Amino acid sequence: MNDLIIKNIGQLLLPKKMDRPLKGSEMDALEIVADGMVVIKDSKIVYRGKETDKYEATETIDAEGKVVSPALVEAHTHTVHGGSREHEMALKVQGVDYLKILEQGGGILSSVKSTQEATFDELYKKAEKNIIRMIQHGVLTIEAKSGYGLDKDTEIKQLKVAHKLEENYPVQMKHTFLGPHAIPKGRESEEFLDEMIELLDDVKDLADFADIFTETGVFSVNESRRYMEEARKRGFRVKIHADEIDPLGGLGLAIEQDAISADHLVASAEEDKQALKDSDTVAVLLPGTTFYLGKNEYADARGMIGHGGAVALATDYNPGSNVTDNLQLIMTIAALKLKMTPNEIWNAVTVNAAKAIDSDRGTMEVGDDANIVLWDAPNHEYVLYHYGVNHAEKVIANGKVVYERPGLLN
Ligand SMILES: N=CN[C@@H](CCC(=O)O)C(=O)O
Ligand SMILES: [Zn+2]
Repeated sequence: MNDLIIKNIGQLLLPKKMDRPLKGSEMDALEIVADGMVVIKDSKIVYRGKETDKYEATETIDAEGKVVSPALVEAHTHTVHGGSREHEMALKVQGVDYLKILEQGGGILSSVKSTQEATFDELYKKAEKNIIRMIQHGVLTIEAKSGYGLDKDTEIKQLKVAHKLEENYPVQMKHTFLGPHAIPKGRESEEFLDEMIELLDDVKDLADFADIFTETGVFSVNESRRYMEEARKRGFRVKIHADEIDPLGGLGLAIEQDAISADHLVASAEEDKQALKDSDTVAVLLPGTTFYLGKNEYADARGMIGHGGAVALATDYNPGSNVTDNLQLIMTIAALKLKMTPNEIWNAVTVNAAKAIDSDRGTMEVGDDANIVLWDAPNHEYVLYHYGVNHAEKVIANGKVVYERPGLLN
């Protein structure tokens, strides 16, 4: 006997499973089954497709004609950190530049101080709230970065918090060491980078990826290349915060170093965007950050997809440049500001986001773990269209309903 049937699905979204990310025009193809059904047994999908009466199960969910998709994949977060930086919002509104705040010891460096001072339990309790909100918004796979430690103990503390969250919540987490996220005051970049390279050996068992912030006033392209080469020698796949504000050439470096993803890419050079096509590096675009920093120039998603590149979307949840756990909101910003189509957007938050963090999630093939969301929406476009609210009605992790949208109290 099967465990669960989801029947009467108005639209069943089936992103294509491949051994590489979807690229270029492939991103606009999304199989949508009308009158669909999903059957689950022992936490795995045993059938998905047109509704049929061939299956029975001990439990049935009537989707009432709504949308069902794979659970979303969140490919870029800084979810474990101490403190908060709401005071920076006023500075930003007055026109104070993001990198200027950092240069003056605020921004990332202020979160570093709060994270160094926080205990493991304090960090855990704070990040736990984010993880719960992400699950409630339909996300069951989450990448989490360190990078608010800049010293051995705090970086390790951050990574361990993310591992503990993964033990206690029904999420798959991917772990990223981002030691070179900023340069502590009074330190010299090359010498600090050496220290972070040494730390790679200490975090080998705690991190899947090694990441770096390549930006004016932070790490140069040459320094980033040295770090990436050292990380790769030690067996890490690399990631990069590239061309977020200034066009330093981070995307080109990512492709050269076979990075699993290059993230931000607001200011990337035309030739680098064109080169994405011949690589499997996923361009992880974070339009919520552009919005939250109050900028008008967004990443050129159309150009990257047009040139045959692979694009994913993520929140970039962090305490400074984008403070939201709601990936659905990012889907709307991607439609309005990146001009991505609904099909591209759904692929960008499922299969392609999974490829950006080496996850096997983001699809609903027979044999896949049953990580599924029932959306309170009549069609897949509606989720982007009605924005700023949570459309997730039921979230199913490994075949079990782990979140159900509550009704009003009587
Ligand atoms: N840009 C660098 N790092 C983060 C922001 C971190 C922060 O402001 O605390 C990002 O991806 O946007
Ligand atoms: Zn980031």
